[in-house]
Amino acid sequence: MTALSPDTDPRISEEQEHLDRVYGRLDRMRRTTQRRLSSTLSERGETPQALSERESYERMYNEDLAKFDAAEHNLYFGRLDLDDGEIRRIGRIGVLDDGLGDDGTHDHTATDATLLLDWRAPLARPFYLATPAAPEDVARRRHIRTRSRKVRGVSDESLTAGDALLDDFGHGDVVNESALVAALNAARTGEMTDIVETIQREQDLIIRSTHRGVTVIQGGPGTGKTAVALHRAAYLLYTHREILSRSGILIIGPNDDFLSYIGQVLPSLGESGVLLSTIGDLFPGVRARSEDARVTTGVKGGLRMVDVLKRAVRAKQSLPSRPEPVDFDSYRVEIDSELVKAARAKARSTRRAHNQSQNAFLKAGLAELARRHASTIGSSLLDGSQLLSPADIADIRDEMSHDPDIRAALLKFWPTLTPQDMLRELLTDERAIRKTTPGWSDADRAALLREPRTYSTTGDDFSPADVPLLDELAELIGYGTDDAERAERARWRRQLAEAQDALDILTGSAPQDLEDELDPEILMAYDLIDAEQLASRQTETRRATTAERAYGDRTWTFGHVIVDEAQELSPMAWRMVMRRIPNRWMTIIGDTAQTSDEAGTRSWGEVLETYVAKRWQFKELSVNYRTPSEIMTYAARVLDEIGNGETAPTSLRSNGIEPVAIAVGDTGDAEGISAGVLRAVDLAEPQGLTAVVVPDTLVDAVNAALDPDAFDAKGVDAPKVYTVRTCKGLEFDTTIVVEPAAIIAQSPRGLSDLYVALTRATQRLVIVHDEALPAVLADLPAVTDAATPSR
Ligand SMILES: Nc1ncnc2c1ncn2[C@@H]1O[C@H](COP(=O)(O)OP(=O)(O)OP(=O)(O)O)[C@@H](O)[C@H]1O
Repeated sequence: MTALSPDTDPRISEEQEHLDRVYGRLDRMRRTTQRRLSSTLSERGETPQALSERESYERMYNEDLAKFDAAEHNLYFGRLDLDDGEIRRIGRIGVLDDGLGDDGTHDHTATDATLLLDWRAPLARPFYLATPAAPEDVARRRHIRTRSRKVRGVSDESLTAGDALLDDFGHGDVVNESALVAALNAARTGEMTDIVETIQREQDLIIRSTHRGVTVIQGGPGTGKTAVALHRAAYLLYTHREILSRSGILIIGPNDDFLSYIGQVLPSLGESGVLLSTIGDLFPGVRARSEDARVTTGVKGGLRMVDVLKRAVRAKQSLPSRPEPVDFDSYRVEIDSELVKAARAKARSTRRAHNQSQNAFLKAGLAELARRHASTIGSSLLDGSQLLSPADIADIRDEMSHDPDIRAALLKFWPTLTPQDMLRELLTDERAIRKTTPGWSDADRAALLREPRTYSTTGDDFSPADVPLLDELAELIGYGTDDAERAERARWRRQLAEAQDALDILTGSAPQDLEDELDPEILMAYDLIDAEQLASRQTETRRATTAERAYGDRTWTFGHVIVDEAQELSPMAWRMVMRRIPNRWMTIIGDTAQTSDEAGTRSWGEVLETYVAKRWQFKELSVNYRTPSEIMTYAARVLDEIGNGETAPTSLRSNGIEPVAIAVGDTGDAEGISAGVLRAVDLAEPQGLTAVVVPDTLVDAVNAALDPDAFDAKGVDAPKVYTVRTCKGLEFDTTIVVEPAAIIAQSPRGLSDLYVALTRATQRLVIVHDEALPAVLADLPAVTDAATPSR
């Protein structure tokens, strides 16, 4: 690897020349697109077709402009010189040469058709894969650092030296090493950045996997799972643009902080057609913000809830305890149990969802009511025979069907339901809970019961664990879009399910680690469930983007779904997610050693077998890019205690900063802890982005006791306080973990919680404690008042 100063390095001027040409072309593309957009906006045609064409052009031009803007920084970052002399230049987007000079005249020296290869193009791949041991015909890889359209540095790796050449890490398979080191050591800003310049081999293999079923990516903390998932989304959008721009990609993350942390990565890669959501936001019209006790989350997440909700819906299909009189046409008719029972049987036999079978119920009820009424008013006094014709009886039925009192009286026994009202009613009614939970323990029932809460139209009285229940109810009730569209979707889902079955049979005996090279029969079945067909059924009726339309439609089915921190999903949440992705083309990312949720998973097989049998592949990431080895040593001990057989990922770096512990003495209160946190902050220099991770019970107290003025006086931002739940997936320069013993004690999955908390730091870890340290951390160097941290 070589690097000269910018002034003396002739490679810089060579690359600058190329960079100028690429930016020249980018500017021309931008201007052309802007011109086209302006002329589209000024067009007059008002026919529906003209409007819709205009809207789609407008959207396309706007997307292109956003892409050009996103590519502006670090547009060109890599170059490959192949053994045969071919040169490939790699950047954030592909740029073709138009043969024009800056002044718009033809530049005849422009000979290359491709100025820049998109990093996702197959020809760019050796940039990420080539190593001295497996050079892939690459003689030299060049990394180009740019800022504000200027080349600031160039570094080369020769790949011709064979196995003997090891990188500084001694791994031999680290690619783009200098850029990687810079990225890993950079101070964190609170927003994740893309890694296109430094994607590593094991990551690239996952990002570009051609597998069309479920891919599970398991890896310890900091192994780049989230980064890989986001770059996979960008790769899939590039490779399957046609399909996925219409059906969209859904990315599910654990909480809002996490989603805003990762929110800029895809836009910075020029991709906008992705919906980011938490489980709590996945039901249109509901923003679940209430918090459940852990035990409640566990109970609500269990599959037993499916039957509870079925029973709750059936309980709404009730029978009158005594005949209900209704006035009709100056007569009195009666709705009795027998009549309702028969109508109910008819409605249930349709096997449709509750609201959809209401018509069948009404029709059967009215027919019987009309028949009975006819026999009262139309019976011969002589022999009791019916004097009214069938047409007369049909008229009575018709009249009854328009009578609001009769309709209301019948519909009391088959009311129109909404998931929100039903769930609120159920969870606040002790009797209803008891009736729908036969065989349950009193403790589990008590966990379901909640106090009536004031609720708003945004549904923020619901908790994230309620959302899969709402979704389940919506299925049972038949709630979401209009009938015709629903019928079409249901038909399509059935077809997909059949294709799925066929696949399961075909691949039933295949090993779990299914290879991408599937046999032709299986590929045919894949064709059948191709997302393109699915997407074509999702009509574009409105101007909104795919992500916006998908967000507002509960029955939207995506082309690809990515679930991050997937170990946290409960079985009920998986049912909801699977409804959004009938083609089962998914990327599932997680670490079962980091599971905190009571209903979360410890085994991917258990979760997936129900939905895809053995048709899923498992990939592992093994290198920790975040946590230095000094911290990982302690985290690995916690992992051993968890004892799930996982081995800790290998830290790529060590930084010489040992984790330390601050005992706050026996003050025993939150203020003592806060004083300890202040001292911990003092230790960190430079402080950088700092987080304080506390047990759930200490959040308010530590928040209240952290005096912003005290930090102001030190000229640093007050650190943000997190629980384990809210710091999931995030990272900080410094992490201060408070009361590890209490974190372990607060949940049956407390050790996993501690593992998560310890592995958030990129530089420094400080433990603040009043209680005794858990055995695995007992030998942490203690900081006394006078001591400074070892560096
Ligand atoms: N190839 C890479 N080049 C540069 N940075 C990388 C690379 N891979 C991962 N990183 C960085 O390492 C850090 C950890 O990555 P990420 O958050 O994706 O890990 P994770 O496996 O999802 O962790 P966790 O399970 O703890 O949430 C991030 O800052 C990410 O940008």
